[in-house]
Amino acid sequence: MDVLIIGAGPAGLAAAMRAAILGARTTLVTRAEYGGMAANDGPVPVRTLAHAARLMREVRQCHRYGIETGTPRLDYDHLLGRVREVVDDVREHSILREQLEDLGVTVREKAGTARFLDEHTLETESGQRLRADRFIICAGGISRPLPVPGAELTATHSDAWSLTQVPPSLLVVGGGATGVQLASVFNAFGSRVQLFEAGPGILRTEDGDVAVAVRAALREAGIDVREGFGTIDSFERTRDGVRMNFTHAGAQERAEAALAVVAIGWAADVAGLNLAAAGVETSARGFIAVDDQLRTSAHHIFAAGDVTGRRMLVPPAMQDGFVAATNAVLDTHLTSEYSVNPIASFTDPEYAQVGLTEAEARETHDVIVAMVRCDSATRTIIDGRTTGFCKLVVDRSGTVLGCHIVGERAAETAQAAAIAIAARMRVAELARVPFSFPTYTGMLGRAAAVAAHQLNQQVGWQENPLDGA
Ligand SMILES: Cc1cc2nc3c(=O)[nH]c(=O)nc-3n(C[C@H](O)[C@H](O)[C@H](O)COP(=O)(O)OP(=O)(O)OC[C@H]3O[C@@H](n4cnc5c(N)ncnc54)[C@H](O)[C@@H]3O)c2cc1C
Ligand SMILES: NC(=O)c1ccc[n+]([C@@H]2O[C@H](COP(=O)([O-])OP(=O)(O)OC[C@H]3O[C@@H](n4cnc5c(N)ncnc54)[C@H](O)[C@@H]3O)[C@@H](O)[C@H]2O)c1
Repeated sequence: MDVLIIGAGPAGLAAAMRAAILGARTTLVTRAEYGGMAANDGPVPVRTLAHAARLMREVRQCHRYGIETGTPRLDYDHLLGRVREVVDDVREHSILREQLEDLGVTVREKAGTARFLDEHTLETESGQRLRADRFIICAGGISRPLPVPGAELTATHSDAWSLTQVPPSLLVVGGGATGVQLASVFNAFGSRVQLFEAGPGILRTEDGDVAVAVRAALREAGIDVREGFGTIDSFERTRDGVRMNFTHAGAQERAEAALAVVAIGWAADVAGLNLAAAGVETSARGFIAVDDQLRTSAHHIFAAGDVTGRRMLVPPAMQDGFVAATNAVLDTHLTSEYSVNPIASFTDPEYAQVGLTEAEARETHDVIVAMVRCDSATRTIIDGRTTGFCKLVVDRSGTVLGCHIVGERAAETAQAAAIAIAARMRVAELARVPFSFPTYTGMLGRAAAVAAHQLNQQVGWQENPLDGA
């Protein structure tokens, strides 16, 4: 059987690997560089910028520990060189290239945009015609454009790679994961940042306490966070950059900056695919419509990852790729469900989540909540990182439902909570896990002990821990 996969991001790589392991003759075709948006334009390069921002934070607090360094100065051009180095290294070493080639997958990169000619034929922009029995569309997404006059004067996160210097001022539109990360990173680099969120609050998919704490930290760091700011009317060019005209409570207002970046969400990258020729339908939101087995409206064509608009993250994209390839090659009926889905974001402070938010949990469960604050834990005090908390949401029966963290190393601590939730551990069992002292993850053990105590459950010596964190 010939299987053709469109898009070499996480979904496409996982699908190609699975199809080849199952014995299909597998071709992976992608527009530009191998690795997709994830490796070339999303988490990997953005995380590299975030690491630079973290290093600047570290340098700024050196004096508290008796180390004199002076004010850190960023050479943005040099940083972009480091970003390119990291991206190349990741592409070459950490995203399955060698394994795919060993399995005999044909990788056609830099092929330009591929489009369907009919149900079984694809043509690439570079002029190759490829036929297959089964297709898996893993084309990912693009930044959703703002439908207002002057939108062409705005940038997206991708434009960060072509800036020659840090903009002195930045206007970020959209307070989701992308917008908040850009605001935090460029603020650390010295830009004067205004963050505009149209909804009532930033980070609407996070636990309420997380959104409140991150908002407070961003403001404390000097970012002007405007929530429920109204509606954007237009953008226009100014002598030094761009002006955003908007209406708020019936009044005209405006904001100016050297650069405006739009991060108002993600749309499917399907415009060039000529889906109609293959009989593939899209949903009202413009994503490829799939059933829970990732089959599209065309029986022999599957879709996986961001292009389906389900969970737009790397691990679910890879899971989707695996499921779609299995069903495509073996005609099985595996479903792709994301039961435990840890998510983290690399702002200052970091935030992370796994499982249900408190509000979600209260809709269906009788819950208790335990919170340990970073200013009351030993490791965070040692490191001078006392902003934030670790919060556990627990069903009264003792089942851990969710964990929400703000603060240093939040992403790693959430990972330990994810293991507990995936293993269906009771909160008292989690509290009995020995955590080394003093660690960031120890805060999770302590929150578990607090929760177990509220539920009158015995946890042994950890019950009244000196600290454990
Ligand atoms: C700024 C940012 C930061 C993020 N940070 C994180 C994070 O920290 N953790 C996390 O889990 N997720 C993160 N995400 C989300 C994550 O990057 C995506 O969920 C993931 O990349 C989706 O993988 P994918 O394989 O579906 O698509 P992509 O990675 O988008 O890959 C799709 C590929 O298909 C190619 N393609 C599209 N159309 C065609 C065509 N017609 N012909 C040929 N090729 C085509 C594209 O060029 C692209 O290379 C972030 C996203 C952004 C924007
Ligand atoms: N884990 C990570 O670190 C990470 C980072 C970036 C993106 N991602 C993933 O990528 C996807 C896209 O993220 P995103 O942040 O681009 O989108 P998003 O949909 O998560 O957030 C967009 C935000 O923009 C706001 N908005 C919409 N229209 C607006 C307007 N006209 N003016 C001002 N604000 C407006 C929305 O209310 C929302 O808060 C998400 O699903 C996310 O999971 C993850």
